[in-house]
Order: sequence, then C-alpha cells, then structure tokens
Amino acid sequence: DDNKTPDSATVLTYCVDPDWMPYEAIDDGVHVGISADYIALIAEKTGLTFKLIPTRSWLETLQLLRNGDCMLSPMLNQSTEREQYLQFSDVYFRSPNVLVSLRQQPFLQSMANIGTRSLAVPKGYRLIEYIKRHYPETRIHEVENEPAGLKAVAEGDADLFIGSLYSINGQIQQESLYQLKVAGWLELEDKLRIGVSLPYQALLPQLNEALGTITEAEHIAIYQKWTRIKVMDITNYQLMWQLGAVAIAIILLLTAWNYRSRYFYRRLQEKNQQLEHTRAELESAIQELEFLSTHDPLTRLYNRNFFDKTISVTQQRAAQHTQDFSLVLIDIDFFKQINDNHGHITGDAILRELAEILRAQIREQDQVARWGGEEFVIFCQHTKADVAKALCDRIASAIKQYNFSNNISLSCSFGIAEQQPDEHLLLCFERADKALYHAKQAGRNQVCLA
Ligand SMILES: Nc1nc2c(ncn2[C@@H]2O[C@H](COP(=O)(O)OP(=O)(O)OP(=O)(O)O)[C@@H](O)[C@H]2O)c(=O)[nH]1
Repeated sequence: DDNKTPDSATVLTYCVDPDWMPYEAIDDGVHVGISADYIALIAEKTGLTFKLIPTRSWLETLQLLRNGDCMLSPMLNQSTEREQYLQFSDVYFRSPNVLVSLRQQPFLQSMANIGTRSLAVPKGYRLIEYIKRHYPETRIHEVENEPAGLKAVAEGDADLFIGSLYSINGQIQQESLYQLKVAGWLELEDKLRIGVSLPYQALLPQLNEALGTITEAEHIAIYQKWTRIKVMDITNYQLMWQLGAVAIAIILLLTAWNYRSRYFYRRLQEKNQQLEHTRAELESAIQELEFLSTHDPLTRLYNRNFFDKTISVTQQRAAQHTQDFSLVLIDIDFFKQINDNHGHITGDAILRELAEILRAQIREQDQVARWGGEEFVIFCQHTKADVAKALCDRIASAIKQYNFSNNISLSCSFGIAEQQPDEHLLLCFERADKALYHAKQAGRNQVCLA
C-alpha cells in the first residue's frame, strides 16, 4: 500500500508505552488502559482495524514510530522534537503534571521552587525537553519509566519525580508508596493526542473525525473506569497544622475574651448590686435623718424643731387669714417620782404610751409634739379655747383609763391659750405656759385656761 491511504481492509499498527497505567500499558501482550478503550471506540466508529506491536519501553516505542514500524501511538504529548517524525491529532485527553516527593519534603508548589533538588524523569518523555528549555539548571535524573521514577524518590535516589497525575496516583496506590506525596503542580499539563508517523499522516482527518464524534459521556465513562482509584492524599499537612493552630489560637482567644467579658460583666453586676444596696441604705439613712430632724426618736411624735417651723408658717398664714388657733401644753405630774421608783426604762415606756394616747385623741387638724422631757404641746388650728378644753378633758380621761406599764397610774396638767387677734405665737405660748403653771399650782391633774 504505497500511498498509505487507509481503508477498512488496512490493519493499522500501533505502539504504546508498555508501562504507563492508567493511560496505557501492555499486560501479557495485551494493550490495556485508557488509550486501549479509545482505540476500541475509534475502531468501532471508523471500522478501522488496529494491531498492537508490543514494545518493552517507551524509548523503543518512539524508535518504532520514528522508523515507521509503528503507524501510530494512541496517547502522547506533542513536542517539537516529536514533530520531526510524528503528526498529531486533536487533544482528546488532558491531565495535570505533578511533582512527587517524600512526605517530609516541603510543599514546593511549582517547578520554580525546586532549586537544586534532583528530578527523576522517564526516558523519552517530552518533559525532559520541556525542563531543559524552561529550567536549564535542574539536575535531571533519567529513569526507565514512571514506576522506576517513583521508586527512585521513595528510596532517596532522586529528590523529586515529575509525571502525570493519574498514573502517579495509580502507582502510589498499587505499590503502597505512601511515603510519597504530591509536592506541587506543573504549569504544563498533559494534552494527549494520537501521534501518527509522518508517512501515514493521511490517517489523521479520519482519526480526528472519529475523536470528534466521541461523546462527553463516553469520555467520562473511560476516565472513570481507569481513574476510579482512591484519591491520593495530597493534603498539605504543614499548612493544615498551621491553619489548625491559627484556628485553635483564635478559638482560645475568643474563649478567653468571652470568659473575661463574662467575668467583668459579673463584677459589674456585683458592683451594681453593691451600689444599689448602698443607695438603698443611704436613702433609708436620709429618710431616717429627715424623720429625726422633725421627730422625737423616743415617742416618734413631732419634735420641737418641726413644731417651731410649722407653727411659724401656720402663724403667717393665720395672720393673713385671721385664722384663730389654740395651744395646749401638757406636762406629766410627778414624773420624776416615776423615774425614781420604776427606773428610767419604765419612764421611757410611759412617755411612749402617753404619746400613743395623744396621737389617738387629737383631731385631724391638730398637731402634737414632744416639747421637752415630759412636756407635750398640741397646736389646734381653727380651734377656740372651749373646744381645746374639751380635747384636754378627753385626753385626761383617756389617761385615767389607760393601763400603763407597771400598772402606774398617771395624771397630767394642761395649760390652754387661745390666740388673741394678731397675737404672736410666742406670746400665745407664754400664756399657755402660764396656764400650765397655774394648773400645777392648783394641785395638778387639771386643765387651766389662760
Ligand atoms: N425616763 C425619762 N425621764 C425623763 C425624760 N426626760 C425628762 N425626764 C425626767 O422627767 C422628770 C421631770 O421632773 P420634774 O421637772 O421635776 O417634774 P415632775 O417630777 O414631773 O413634777 P411636776 O412636773 O412638778 O409634776 C425628771 O426626773 C427628768 O429626768 C426622758 O426622756 N425619759
């Protein structure tokens, strides 16, 4: 067949990489892997017949392609060097190229960071071409194939291996090379095509057409069939630990912050409670003080201070409205004897009991105060002397009936003064005092009118 034009009768010979799973390999003389499935698909779609020429290495495959002993190779990258003897189809399969190192190596990210590390690359791979062009400083350590490259890294003969993600993944799983990890990605990805030996390039349009009719579902089915292996652990542990540490630090900080806030909140609440307590105490102290400033602590009646103030205000009002009032002075008879005979404590009790009687007997408009030791004063507004007298009689009889402490019987003397027109309170008081004096003089236990 001189013009090399393919027809359905032609058997197309091809060579593959014998050791590049899952892309392709030769297993007991049979072509297996991704490219085997694509060859089968293309055969089905075109009616062409393909025949594998087995080889022992990728280099041998390239050799057979170069001298035309193989018409094509179904899955390889295009490169300048290869273009000298191959024509390439459209890309039909892509996969990233990755760097592999021992686990303890740092994460390198890309070729740019490999520095002086030695790099294992399979012989004949166009990656060698690529690295020599872009990273001429790199120390390249050529190996037979991908498994040999991975082994070199695992055993420390090379620092890094470079290859195709899916095949590396598969081999790490298969060989249990778990001391290896992916240490970076290459900017270069595998764009896999069919390479046709130049004398047979007329095959290409038909092959491209066949590739073009492969559906997405068919692509995915093949991809999944051969890459359905556990995803290699490509975790960057160092970064993970760092992130973890940062996260823990943040959590601890937040917890500490929260704890401190709560602590301060509690302290604040305590302080507030103390403050509230102190405020309440202060308020009651103020109330007590206010009370004491106008009241007698023993009898809880008004004291002289209140009486002075209130009466002077009332006096002014009385002067304006010519309101009349009466003053009643009350003095306990022989109180000294009570103290002497029964003691001061009983004397105090008697004073409180008398105060109780006075409070009970006075009318709403009256105001009673303890004037001094055993002396009381009642200020009776709008009250004439005769009405004040009636009040005194009522008080005297209440005292008589009252059951005092220690069964003490008690009497009081009363002095009443009715305000004269325009009379000053003090003068009125003096007259009441005089009346009281008369009551005492007249034998006590009686009411005297000024
Ligand atoms: N227990 C007690 N005694 C008081 C208080 N204030 C004054 N006294 C006593 O009241 C007595 C008043 O005595 P005097 O002024 O001599 O008058 P009296 O004994 O009541 O006799 P006459 O007023 O003349 O009937 C004194 O012994 C005071 O010590 C007090 O708050 N409590």
